Amino acid sequence: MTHQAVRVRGLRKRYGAITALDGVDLDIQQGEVFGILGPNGAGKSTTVEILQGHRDRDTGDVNVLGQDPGSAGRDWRSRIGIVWQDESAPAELTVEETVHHFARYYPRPRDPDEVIALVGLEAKVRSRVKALSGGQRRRLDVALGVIGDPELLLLDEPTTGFDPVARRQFWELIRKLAAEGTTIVLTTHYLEEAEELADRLAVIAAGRVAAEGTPAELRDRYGSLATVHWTDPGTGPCSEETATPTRTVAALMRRFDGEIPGLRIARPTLEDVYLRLSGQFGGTAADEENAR
Ligand SMILES: Nc1ncnc2c1ncn2[C@@H]1O[C@H](COP(=O)(O)OP(=O)(O)OP(=O)(O)O)[C@@H](O)[C@H]1O
Repeated sequence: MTHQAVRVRGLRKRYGAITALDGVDLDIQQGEVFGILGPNGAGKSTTVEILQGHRDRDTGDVNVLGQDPGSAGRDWRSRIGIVWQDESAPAELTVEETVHHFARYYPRPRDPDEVIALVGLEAKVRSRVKALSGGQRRRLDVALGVIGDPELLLLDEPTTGFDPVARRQFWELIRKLAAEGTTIVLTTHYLEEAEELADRLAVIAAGRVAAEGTPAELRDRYGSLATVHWTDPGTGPCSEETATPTRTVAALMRRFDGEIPGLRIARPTLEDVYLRLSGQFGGTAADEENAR
């Protein structure tokens, strides 16, 4: 039986004149990897900070692991892992000292040496935090996020600044944690990352959930048609947008009587969906209000 890890209804938050969240609803099941996508200023960080209990909301119901983050106590906090957008580790300590030190804050921490291995920092155990590269520091941030053996891990743009190899290694780490049953909520600007990792995702735009579902559902619901490309020996490159690409290819086969020159079928990507939704809904809720 699955239980709900996060339930949000009608969440609203203003910063002075700026409406950051304008009625967000979210349902995240235990054990799920849930991605939050959206353009700059859409309200992703504000949402995550409210789920973490680090930001007050104006109105709305928020339930995270059975409690309201606004009033939950230490026990609840020890069940949540947070990977901050800004580095949180003290610069003068070594990697080993830092992870061991943070483990003491939790009632039932994971083994610090195992966690160092999990994030791939074994070779750096004796390096001072200040001597780590950006990507290595981020791994340390993840280590500190999981050292308390959290049921729910909240990550705000975890791979910003990673090189492509580090990003793939980080994805492996997230998959490992997910396989262990950790519920994971992450915000990201990388559509490929959302597609790779997320069981379900929400696109937030202008302080509202513009769309929600599995990556495949979103592609089906909001994606454009498939495009069949081929090269006509007389006229050159041709393309046709169609909901029935197989039929188009069958017609081309009859026409060319054999191999179709330059045949390529492009399916809608999550990027198409994202661009369509964020174009449709704009950036912040305040932008929307100004535009009205
Ligand atoms: N502390 C703050 N004070 C005033 N306005 C804020 C504050 N934090 C966020 N905002 C505003 O609220 C809106 C939502 O910001 P938020 O950081 O939640 O967006 P985001 O989706 O995480 O953006 P990004 O992708 O750029 O990180 C923005 O218009 C932002 O300028």
